[in-house]
Amino acid sequence: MALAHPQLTDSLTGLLGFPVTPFRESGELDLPRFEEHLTEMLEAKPAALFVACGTGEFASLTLAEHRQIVQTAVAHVDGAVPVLAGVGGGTQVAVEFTRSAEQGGADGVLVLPPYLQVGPPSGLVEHYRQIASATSLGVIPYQRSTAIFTPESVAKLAEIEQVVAFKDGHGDIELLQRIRTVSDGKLLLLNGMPTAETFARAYAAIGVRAYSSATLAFAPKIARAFFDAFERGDDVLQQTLLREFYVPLAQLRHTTNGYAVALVKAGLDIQGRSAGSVRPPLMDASPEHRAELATLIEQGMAAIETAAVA
Ligand SMILES: O=CCCC(=O)C(=O)O
Repeated sequence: MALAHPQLTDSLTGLLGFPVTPFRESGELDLPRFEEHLTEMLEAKPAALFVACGTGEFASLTLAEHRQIVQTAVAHVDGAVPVLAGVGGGTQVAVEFTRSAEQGGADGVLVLPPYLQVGPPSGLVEHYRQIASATSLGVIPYQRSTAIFTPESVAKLAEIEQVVAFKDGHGDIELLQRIRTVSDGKLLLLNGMPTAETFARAYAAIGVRAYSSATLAFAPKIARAFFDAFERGDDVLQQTLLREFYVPLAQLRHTTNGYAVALVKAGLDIQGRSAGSVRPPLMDASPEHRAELATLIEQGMAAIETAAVA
């Protein structure tokens, strides 16, 4: 039974985890590896897990694969934390994925931007309204790429009962402040930037503290250490981890389209926890970028160990 919306919203106030979707060499889903991956992530105590989202390569999954991922995650996590599923595409496709996620036992859905088409603000609101009306699950619109909202549109989203939060992957702080003001704080806002930790302090300045951590999927100890430092106001450790790990990771991510996901899988593979390759149009990280990432992970872990003995 899916979480009631207030319970779901209450859980979205911490470190949010985004598992990858493991594939075998044959290209098929690797569900046993997916379960191991979920266990590894749960050890870092995320507030919720968002499966089959951007990091989970939603856009390359069939409806049947998506359903398997959701059902496997719901069964494996077994209520330890809420499990939300990425959905998306055009309105009718997103409705199909949403209904399937609900039938698979998800507690909510993160709605990725509509595929390819960009309409007027009223059309964007109608897109999410039709998805929300097809489910009783909590719905979280995700602002990025083809889904950039006006503050007035978000205020309209806030009036839709199933809409429980708003995830921002666009990074315009002034727009987010306007959204927060116009929606009168009625909607929980989430920092959903690709390397969210580099934005954590800026978003906190406008009252947005919960964030999605892609790092939690491949370097959970670093992700947990940064979040705990952020929560207790430990600027020294935050700055150290930004310098030694997160800022160079963001710079590495900007070198190649698709690295927001490919580097996560590379990070897992480097550490002997491979989840296979990414699916096209993404490509795996290059050998030199893998080496750079390995160095960053070592630096991040060293920074944590140094802080622990200080
Ligand atoms: O925080 C960034 C990565 C997680 C995410 O937003 C996604 O996988 O869609």
